[in-house]
Amino acid sequence: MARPPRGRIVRLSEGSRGAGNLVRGVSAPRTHHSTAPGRCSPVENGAAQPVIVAIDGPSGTGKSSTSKAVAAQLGLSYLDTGAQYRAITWWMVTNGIDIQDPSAIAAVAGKPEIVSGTDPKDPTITVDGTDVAGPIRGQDVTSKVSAVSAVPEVRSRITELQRSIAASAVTGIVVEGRDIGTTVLPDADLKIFLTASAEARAARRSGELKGADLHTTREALVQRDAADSSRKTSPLAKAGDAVEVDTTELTLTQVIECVVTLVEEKRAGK
Ligand SMILES: Nc1ncnc2c1ncn2[C@@H]1O[C@H](COP(=O)(O)OP(=O)(O)O)[C@@H](O)[C@H]1O
Ligand SMILES: Nc1ccn([C@H]2C[C@H](O)[C@@H](COP(=O)(O)OP(=O)(O)O)O2)c(=O)n1
Repeated sequence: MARPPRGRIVRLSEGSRGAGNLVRGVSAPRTHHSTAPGRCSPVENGAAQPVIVAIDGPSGTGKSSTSKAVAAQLGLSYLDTGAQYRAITWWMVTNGIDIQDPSAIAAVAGKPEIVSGTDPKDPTITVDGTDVAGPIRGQDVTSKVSAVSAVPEVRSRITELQRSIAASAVTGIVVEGRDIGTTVLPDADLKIFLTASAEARAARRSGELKGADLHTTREALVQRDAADSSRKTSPLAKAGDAVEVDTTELTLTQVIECVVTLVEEKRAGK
């Protein structure tokens, strides 16, 4: 695996710091209590150490795009935990398991072997050796994944897998999902919680789905958020020490720059 680059490290200027940890749609990171936009300035480069970054948030906030780009830029591994929940859901559907029956799901949760490739430039996902990267994005899996991922036996199995992948990442890893900062990796070096308006998220998703109806897409997103946020075990939630970044009015490039800056600031402080 490539070592993290030892190039320029930037940190937020003092003017951008504050007690809060919310970044809104501005061209550079700033905090809740700060009125002036933050500036990035060079600091001394320290020895690169493994860094664990947790990126959580609802669907369409930019977790996957941001995480992949940040990991690629910094020479880190990348893990899409949503793909793992989608993969186990695909296996349940393919094997005729009743999705409405949590005990039926729990009984077979240990059966599929899920393998995630963590190269941010070519992330992969297989179930029992079958490449499922395509099928897991289909409407059928998308509509069932919240029910499957709410089952505690599914979560404990996948959480264990995620922790072992993170522990074996030599240079560090960006892990994205819903409960990474709260449950999977509570000691992560940096926790980011991405948000965006439901309208912006639906517009992004329907763009991806080649003109899918905006209203229907928005309703489906809101419904999935509600299911993911209200489940008993490890719901979608912002960790108390996470930096919240509202991406509604940020370009993807701005979000990536913001997160890279925050990671490098952490690294420089190590
Ligand atoms: N800040 C942004 N502005 C505009 N489009 C974005 C932004 N962030 C992500 N996107 C686009 O929105 C879609 C969903 O992004 P994705 O990273 O898959 O979100 P998530 O992983 O949170 O569901 C993708 O097509 C992506 O290119
Ligand atoms: N850490 C995680 C990641 C995803 N999930 C569940 C809940 C989500 O609705 C599904 C799918 O996640 P995914 O990140 O692929 O969804 P989007 O790409 O954001 O639409 O998986 C979870 O419960 N915990």
